[in-house]
Amino acid sequence: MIEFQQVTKRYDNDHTALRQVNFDLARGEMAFLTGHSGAGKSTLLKLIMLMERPSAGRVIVGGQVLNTLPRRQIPYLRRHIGVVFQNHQLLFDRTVFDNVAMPLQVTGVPARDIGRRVRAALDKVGLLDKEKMNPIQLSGGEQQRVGIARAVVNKPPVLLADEPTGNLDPELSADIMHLFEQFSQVGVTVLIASHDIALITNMGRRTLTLDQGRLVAGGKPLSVGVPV
Ligand SMILES: Nc1ncnc2c1ncn2[C@@H]1O[C@H](COP(=O)(O)OP(=O)(O)OP(=O)(O)O)[C@@H](O)[C@H]1O
Repeated sequence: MIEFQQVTKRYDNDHTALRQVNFDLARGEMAFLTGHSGAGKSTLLKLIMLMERPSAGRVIVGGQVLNTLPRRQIPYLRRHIGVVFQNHQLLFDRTVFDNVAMPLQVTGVPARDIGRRVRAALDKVGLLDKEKMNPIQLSGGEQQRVGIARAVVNKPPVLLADEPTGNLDPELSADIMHLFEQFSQVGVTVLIASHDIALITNMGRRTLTLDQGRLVAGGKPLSVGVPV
């Protein structure tokens, strides 16, 4: 579902943020992306969202080679990729319902479908009873759940998260991870950038590790077979 073939990203200031990165994430796979600060994690996510283009190599999402995707098709691609941020970027002058409805409104989903779809997303994250509240009235963990509901309301096949548990305590972080697991179980490909080594270790998932822009571990899927 997400494939990097020999991907290098050099920024305009000549800084090389990614070097010949190769990996392939299957449909429904859930993986972590880790590495020191400045290792290139956010750059890798930006290439998947087409916020940046590779300097060399190919990025393929859902069978589509992104390198040559015309600019006018970028909004269409982004509809297929849900993104969760550390600071969740919610609007505090709107209700929970309105925050989750936003991606549907901008893509022109008919008003009669919006209510049903927003409530389905809020139900998945356990916040059905909070739709009329303002995000400011919610705890940090609940706010992050609103961010996740907003990311999945379009039913994207790919879900990216950049430090989604950065501000949460270990218990809430584990809850958020279980939510991501549930999405992967229904076929969503989930890639989570995180510094939280304890959390990543606990989850026991495939982990892509970047070091100075090089993928030094996790490029190959975890072997699930019996060791020989
Ligand atoms: N737009 C840009 N122009 C020039 N250099 C950039 C740009 N964006 C990122 N970089 C550089 O590329 C390198 C990788 O940055 P990136 O944000 O991908 O790292 P990261 O692993 O996500 O770091 P962190 O964990 O601190 O968020 C860093 O040295 C950064 O300074």
